This record gives sequence, structure tokens and C-alpha cells, in this order.
Amino acid sequence: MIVAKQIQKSYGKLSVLKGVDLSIQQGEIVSIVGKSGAGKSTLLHILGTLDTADSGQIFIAGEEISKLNQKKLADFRSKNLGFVFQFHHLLPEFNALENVCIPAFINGTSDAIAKKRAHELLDYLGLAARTTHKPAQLSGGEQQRVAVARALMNQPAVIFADEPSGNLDSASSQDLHQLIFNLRKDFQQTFIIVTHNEELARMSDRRLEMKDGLLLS
Ligand SMILES: Nc1ncnc2c1ncn2[C@@H]1O[C@H](COP(=O)(O)OP(=O)(O)OP(=O)(O)O)[C@@H](O)[C@H]1O
Repeated sequence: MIVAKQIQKSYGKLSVLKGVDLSIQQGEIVSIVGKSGAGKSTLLHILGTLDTADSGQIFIAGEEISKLNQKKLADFRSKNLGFVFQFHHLLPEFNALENVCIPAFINGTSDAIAKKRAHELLDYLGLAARTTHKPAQLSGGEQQRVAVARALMNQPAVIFADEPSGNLDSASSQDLHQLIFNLRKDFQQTFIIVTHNEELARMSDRRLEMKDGLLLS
């Protein structure tokens, strides 16, 4: 599903990734842990096509994304990849349903089809009664579940999550972690998660530690 070979990335003289190799199967939940500054977010952003490596190859769902130009990459990203960040980045003036629809609208999906799927997702996530609420009217845990629904909108091959529970209290964190495992069980959803949450890392199929620019397994 995802294969990365010898990914290298430097910022000036700082070598952050020193030849990272990684292989992830469909339906796997992989956590990446490590000290602050170890390069976890840099790796996640490169795998998620939000940043580019200096060298190395990345294959996602059979496509060598390291070879795509910017336009093809943007198209691939919007059709195949989902993202959940520490801060949900929901648009404040849009309600939950509209926020969830955004990735589908970007892909040119019709209004009716997008809204139907957004309703189904919000229902699945226990947010059926919150569809017309704006982000400020939702709890932190609810906001993050809306962000997960948005990430799921285009049925992505993989969801990249950067500290998804980093801003949540412990009950909401546990709910979100449970949701991740339910999504894998129900939809074979693949996740790559950067986290400082040891409980989540231990629950994952694999806990990879980033150290000195490399992944230790
Ligand atoms: N755009 C950038 N320009 C220069 N240096 C950068 C840039 N992005 C990251 N770095 C540096 O690369 C190193 C790795 O950063 P990264 O954010 O990947 O670490 P991390 O392991 O995710 O840390 P944290 O757990 O604190 O989020 C850090 O030393 C950081 O300062």
C-alpha cells in the first residue's frame, strides 16, 4: 500500500531524515513516536505529499508519487489521501456538514452526493445531531471527529494524522483512538499516526520510533 525507500531530507546543514525505509499494508495502523525535533512531522508531511524529499522514492497505492508534478500531485492528494492534524483546521464560518463536504467539492463531486456521504459519515461518527453546528458550537472531541469525517470524505487510501489527540482531554482522546480502530475494522482504513501518546502507540499494529533521522522498529 505504502512503500518509502531511502527518504532523505535536510534543512540547510541539518539532516533530518537520513534514508528512511518504510512499508505499510492496507488496514495497518502505524504509529511513529520519538523525541521532539526527531523528524516525525517532516516524514509524515513527505509521505503525505505536503512536502518533498531531497531524494528517495515513495509509492502509494501503486503510484510513484515522488515522480508526479505539482498538478498531478495535488490531484492524487485530494483523491487518495486524508489528513487529521492536532488542530482541526475546520473553517469557522461553515457548519459541520459543509466542512465535511469540502474535499468532495474540491474533487468536483455533486452537491447532492457529497451531502449524502457527509450525512452518512457524521451519523457513523455519532454526530448526526450536530450537522448544522459551526465549529465554535462543538466540543474539542466533536470538532476532531468532524475533522476525521472530512478526512474520510473521499475514501482515502490512507489517513495521515499528526498528533490527532494532542489537543484533547483524556476521555476525548480515548474516544478518538477507539474511532481509529473502528474505522480499520469497518473499512480497512489505513492510518499513519505521529503521536506522543504512548497508549495510542502501544495499541497500534506497529510502533515505530524515529531516532537520529532513521526509523527504529
Ligand atoms: N521548514 C523547516 N525549515 C527548517 N527547519 C525545519 C523545518 N521544518 C522542520 N525543521 C527542523 O527539522 C527538525 C525536525 O522537525 P519535525 O517537526 O519533523 O520534528 P518532530 O519529530 O515532528 O517534532 P515534534 O514532536 O516536536 O513535533 C527540527 O529540528 C526542526 O526544527
